[in-house]
Amino acid sequence: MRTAILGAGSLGTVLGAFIAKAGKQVDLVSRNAAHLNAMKERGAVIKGTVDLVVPVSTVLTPEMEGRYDLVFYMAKQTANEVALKQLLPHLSDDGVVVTMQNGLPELEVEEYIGKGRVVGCPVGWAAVMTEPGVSTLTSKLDQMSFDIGWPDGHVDKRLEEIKEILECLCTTNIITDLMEVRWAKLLTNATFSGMSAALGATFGETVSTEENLYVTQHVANECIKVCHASGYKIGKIQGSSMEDMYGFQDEADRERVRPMYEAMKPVPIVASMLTDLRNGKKTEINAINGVVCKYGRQSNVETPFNDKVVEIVTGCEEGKYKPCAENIKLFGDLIKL
Ligand SMILES: NC(=O)C1=CN([C@@H]2O[C@H](COP(=O)(O)OP(=O)(O)OC[C@H]3O[C@@H](n4cnc5c(N)ncnc54)[C@H](OP(=O)(O)O)[C@@H]3O)[C@@H](O)[C@H]2O)C=CC1
Ligand SMILES: CC(C)(CO)C(=O)C(=O)O
Repeated sequence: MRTAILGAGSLGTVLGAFIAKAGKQVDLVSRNAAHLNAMKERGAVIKGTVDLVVPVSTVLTPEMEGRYDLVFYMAKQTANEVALKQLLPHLSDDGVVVTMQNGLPELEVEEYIGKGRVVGCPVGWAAVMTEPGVSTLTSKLDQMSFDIGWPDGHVDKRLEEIKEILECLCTTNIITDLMEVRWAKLLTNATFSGMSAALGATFGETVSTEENLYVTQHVANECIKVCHASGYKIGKIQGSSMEDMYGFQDEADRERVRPMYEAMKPVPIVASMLTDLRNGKKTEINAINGVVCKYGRQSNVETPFNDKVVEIVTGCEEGKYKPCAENIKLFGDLIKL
């Protein structure tokens, strides 16, 4: 099975290094020539919770040759149009693309690749590319996992084959409720990553003042309402119901879930969207909070808090705002304390 990782950056370099270390064929494909050249010279360097240097096979996207049977797709969602059009001639007739991005990427990727060819894989770990050729893994290997599933929930031999390769890195679960898991992860990304990017904040700081907490809670609650109105359910993450943790009915009920949000206070991580803003890059905001707004419009659920998060983060991309704590004031009259 000829395999590629398309968009081998922070996450993809880690996965590629572990597949190569297990002695299996994999090409690490990227548009980032400096990153690929560094890996050609000294191998993929993985730091952080592990310390590894692994020789890997690298390919610049326009130089892809032949056809792949399996492609782990790890470019940001902002790259979809370009990357997937580049990939299509290099995917074998029964080739499969595994979407490992945040958001709800399967439906959009199917538009380019075709229905029945896209397996979803929400990623339960984190990494950051710290210099060309180097990815720093911030999660511990024994706490990491992949979930893989077809959007329609069927289980087949293909999933077993993909699981065997992903297990070169970490535990991989075959799931039959992909969209529920996707919405559960979208809920945490829209809430804490969206607010982290809008406020230039750590996840902990998104709930550190009464105003921040109020807005963060309403971003989450809108996502839950939109999910239901769109005919989906919110699944569990590591055994916990995200909906029970974060959903509320009214102001009194909002107090009931306060401790679940406040449990985030010590968490020092920042959203990858905030890192993108700090590096002057476009973010995946339209694929995260923007997706909540889009599904909200389709199902007649108003999403003023998520709309505002999208507006602020887009404003930061355009230089109109800076990601900073004062942006909480931009929520204006939405905050009713
Ligand atoms: N990083 C994390 O901890 C987590 C990330 N995710 C999700 O996983 C996905 C990938 O994230 P991450 O690894 O951080 O992203 P990165 O930006 O680090 O890696 C993506 C790589 O794809 C490259 N790329 C862009 N366009 C193309 C193209 N046309 N062809 C080939 N390569 C291309 C980029 O090049 P260039 O460097 O030039 O931009 C970059 O090196 C995102 O959807 C993210 O939300 C999910 C969980 C955790
Ligand atoms: C949860 C986190 C921070 C892991 O990197 C993430 O998925 C993101 O913000 O993109």
